[in-house]
Amino acid sequence: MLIGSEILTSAQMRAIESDAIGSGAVTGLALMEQAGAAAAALIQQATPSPKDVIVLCGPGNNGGDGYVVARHLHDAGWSVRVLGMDNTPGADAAHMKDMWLKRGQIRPLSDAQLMCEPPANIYVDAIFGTGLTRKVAGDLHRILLRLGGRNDDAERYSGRIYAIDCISGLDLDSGQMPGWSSEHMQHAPRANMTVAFHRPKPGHLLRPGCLLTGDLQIVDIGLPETKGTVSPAPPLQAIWPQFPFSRSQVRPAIAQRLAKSPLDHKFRHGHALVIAGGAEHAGAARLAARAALRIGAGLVTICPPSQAMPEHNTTPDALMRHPVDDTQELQDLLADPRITAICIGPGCGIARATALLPAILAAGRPCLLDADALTALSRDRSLFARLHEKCVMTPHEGEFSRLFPNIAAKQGRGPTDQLTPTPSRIDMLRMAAHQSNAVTLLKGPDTVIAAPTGACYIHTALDVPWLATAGSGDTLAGIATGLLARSLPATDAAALAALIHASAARKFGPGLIADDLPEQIPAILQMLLT
Ligand SMILES: NC(=O)C1=CN([C@@H]2O[C@H](COP(=O)(O)OP(=O)(O)OC[C@H]3O[C@@H](n4cnc5c(N)ncnc54)[C@H](OP(=O)(O)O)[C@@H]3O)[C@@H](O)[C@H]2O)[C@@H](O)CC1
Ligand SMILES: Nc1ncnc2c1ncn2[C@@H]1O[C@H](COP(=O)(O)OP(=O)(O)O)[C@@H](O)[C@H]1O
Ligand SMILES: [K+]
Repeated sequence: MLIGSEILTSAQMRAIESDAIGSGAVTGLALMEQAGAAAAALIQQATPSPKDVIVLCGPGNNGGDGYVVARHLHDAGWSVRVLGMDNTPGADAAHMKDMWLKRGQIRPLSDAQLMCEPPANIYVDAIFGTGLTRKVAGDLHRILLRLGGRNDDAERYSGRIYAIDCISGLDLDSGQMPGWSSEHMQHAPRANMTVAFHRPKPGHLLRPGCLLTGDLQIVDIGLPETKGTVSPAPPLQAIWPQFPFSRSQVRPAIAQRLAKSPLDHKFRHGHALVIAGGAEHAGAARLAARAALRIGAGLVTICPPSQAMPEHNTTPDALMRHPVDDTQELQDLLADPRITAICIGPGCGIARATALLPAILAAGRPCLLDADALTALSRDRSLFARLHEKCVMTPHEGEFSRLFPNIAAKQGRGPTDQLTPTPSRIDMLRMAAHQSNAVTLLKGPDTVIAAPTGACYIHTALDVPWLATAGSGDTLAGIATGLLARSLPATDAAALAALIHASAARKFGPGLIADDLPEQIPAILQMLLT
């Protein structure tokens, strides 16, 4: 399996913490001290003077971290005000609260108090973290809305919020804000930076949580390494390069998959077929074919119907062309065992996809299904039933809803004050991959990829919104096809394709059109391989 940064749910995190404390490896107090000290150090690094801060401390251990942050910033010479709660916190948080009380006072954590406070340069949100048990209501909700600028004083808080573990009220398992209406979401607080501990959580990476998280900093607080040991849950990983702390671990695994041996010839790097359709959408299939060549497939053949062949007499010259008019011609081509991957969908046409899919799925070879092929699959459930684990489907949200109407219908259902009101994108993708028996990649700024085994990847790319351009998905399909042709396992091919696709957009920058994406691949390969 491809290596990324392990993502842990809140329950897994709590289990690791209590195991570590139970075994005597570490104390809860030491963990809290490390967490708060690391957060204070990062806040100091990130902020210019004047060094004037209000720390908002909740009733649990997140609040305990807040008292540690307050103490460290005070000892570093900052002007620190603390708003806290009367509740009796746990022993560790109570100890940290007492340590703070030796340095300064605590005013009530209330909306009225926050409103009365003279403005600060920085606000630290240490109200709730992984211990959220229900929607945030009443006065605490009003505080969060104020931080989000609902009271026409947005400039007081904007760009000044630093969150401990997460923006309070965020469900770190789903990325949702339970109980927040869409009107309220417009005033959800947004962190400039979130300092989280040990591992990222799903909610940091999934919408809307990722939009509220800001710069995500993951810090080590002295918990033992757990990679691969949090079973029986199937692995959940974030795809590099979002977490610089793991670059050195992850790069060799990627390089190993992308490198070519000096002893290999082109057929060792696979032969990809890209099924094209009518002349009017010829560009989509050509974009996919070009990307498959650039990512290193040994040979790529584009297969339009014969009357559209003239449309494909253009660059790249490296592309081979072979007409396919019917199932028999496709089966004749597929008799060549050196064809190692097939891409169908981009610019193919729904009728043509419906006609050719039975032969493609029956071949049992790695195949990439996108666009019109997904529409064909959603209309013909007997085709859907023939999907297999070497298939990769790359739907956007509309295509996903058509392919998996039963799963999509679960969205938006359920009582809104439950902690996780609807299935998360991770839950949805795991269900989809299980139901289809195919690797499924749901496109978007928070792309989620799941395998029928339950293994799951998240690739968040909030910094490349210019990827939302016509043909961008065709290029993603081509990159994944090229990687399948090069015999990467389907899950790795999908995950690496998402990474390379977004990296290519990042490299080019604004103004990108889909044609530019394949041209960035050499530089991305250079970066990943050296
Ligand atoms: N895990 C680790 O390794 C480490 C974790 N650390 C830190 O601990 C944090 C987790 O701490 P935590 O478990 O005490 O939870 P936290 O987020 O403070 O909230 C719990 C409190 O809030 C209350 N409450 C909940 N929801 C509510 C609501 N909607 N409205 C009102 N109240 C609500 C709940 O009350 P109850 O549900 O019991 O009534 C309870 O009192 C974690 O995010 C990190 O910052 C670090 O110190 C180092 C190592
Ligand atoms: N706001 C965004 N930020 C980052 N990536 C995005 C964003 N919107 C779309 N994308 C990515 O751009 C691609 C668009 O694919 P798709 O919708 O199939 O477009 P097309 O059909 O025009 O090729 C996907 O890879 C998706 O993940
Ligand atoms: K918080």
